[in-house]
Amino acid sequence: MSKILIIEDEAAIRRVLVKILTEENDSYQVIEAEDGLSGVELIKKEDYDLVLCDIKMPKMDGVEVLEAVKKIKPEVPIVMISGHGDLDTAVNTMRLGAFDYISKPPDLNRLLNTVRIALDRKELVVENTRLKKKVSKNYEMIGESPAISQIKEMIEKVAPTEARVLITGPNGTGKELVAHWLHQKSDRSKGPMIEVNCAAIPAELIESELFGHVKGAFTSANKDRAGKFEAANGGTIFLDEVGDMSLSAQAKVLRALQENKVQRVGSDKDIKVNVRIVAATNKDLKKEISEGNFREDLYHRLAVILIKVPPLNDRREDIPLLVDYFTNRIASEHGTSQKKFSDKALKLLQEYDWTGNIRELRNVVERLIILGAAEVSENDVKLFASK
Ligand SMILES: Nc1ncnc2c1ncn2[C@@H]1O[C@H](COP(=O)(O)OP(=O)(O)OP(=O)(O)O)[C@@H](O)[C@H]1O
Repeated sequence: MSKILIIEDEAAIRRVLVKILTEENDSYQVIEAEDGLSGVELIKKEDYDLVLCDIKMPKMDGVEVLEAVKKIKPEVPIVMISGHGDLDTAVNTMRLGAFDYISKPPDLNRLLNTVRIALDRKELVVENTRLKKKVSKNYEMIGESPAISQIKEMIEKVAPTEARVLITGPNGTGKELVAHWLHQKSDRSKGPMIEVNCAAIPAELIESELFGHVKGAFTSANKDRAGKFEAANGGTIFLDEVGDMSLSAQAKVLRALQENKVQRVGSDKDIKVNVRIVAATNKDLKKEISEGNFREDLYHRLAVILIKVPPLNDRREDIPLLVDYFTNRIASEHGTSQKKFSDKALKLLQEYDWTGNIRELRNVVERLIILGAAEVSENDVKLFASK
């Protein structure tokens, strides 16, 4: 069902519009307002999928309605209806954010087409906002400890630059989260963020994964395939567990960094790429360099900015906030009501040895929610939180 509001002072035009729209599609629910003021009042109270709005009206004209709606519900598309003599105004309303305009008397095809396109676009905008909310909800960075605050500040400063960033820290401390925000807060956020877990890909496949291959480059290469660098063009590539990459892949990554070019495996044709690299590792890369497992020149290229994510043990003050956050999320995932943790239970969790891992804290919270009492007690923590 699409709710369409017509704001028009001329009853005859309203009648025509209602007739055209309702006859066109059963799922159009058409509501009428006879002046701008009552139209805006309706929009404040109800959600509409589309507004058709006359320009010349007493009390509040169409341009004023448009400006008001852009402030209160910017996602609602507005199609202006222009009469003789206000065509220029109609064209100008597009600059103020009107979706389109139609002229009086309304041309049937043009009207229906515009309505259809505007409704489709509205659906897309809403879906997009919903997805974005969902994604950023998954990526919330909880914590007010000096360590996390410093990381957040660093992200704000570094993200909008093109600088390469190396994120280090133990497993499950939030390195991927940092990488996500570096991308989101950069000018590249409209482009793709492509993640490659270098530890999860067998050494003999990593080059083809990163740079692609041409047909026949190796036995199973039965067609040309683009690699992750090409896929990340215009965006960010996140090389997770970069310390686990083979030396030969490292050499190729270095070249991609130096020359902004890649070659698919089996081809000598250069492909230009415009990619920002963010890398992460839980390894001590300096040690890997001294042992000959990691190229020093690559290290210096990757670690223009270094962000160290500290283990949870070094920011215990964030634990109650994290427990609260996970409790909320788990309750909504399970569709159950939210449990509380007693102060003593929280204190005990704060004293645990977390070896750095936030993922583990989440699992423990989930276990306690399932197994613990209505208010999770210190005793529940003693019984169920042990690893
Ligand atoms: N500050 C935080 N606030 C909320 N959730 C967090 C925070 N840090 C990490 N998490 C969550 O903990 C989990 C592990 O984080 P993430 O995957 O970013 O860690 P990682 O260091 O990249 O891990 P790995 O080294 O294993 O790849 C994720 O579900 C993430 O959303």
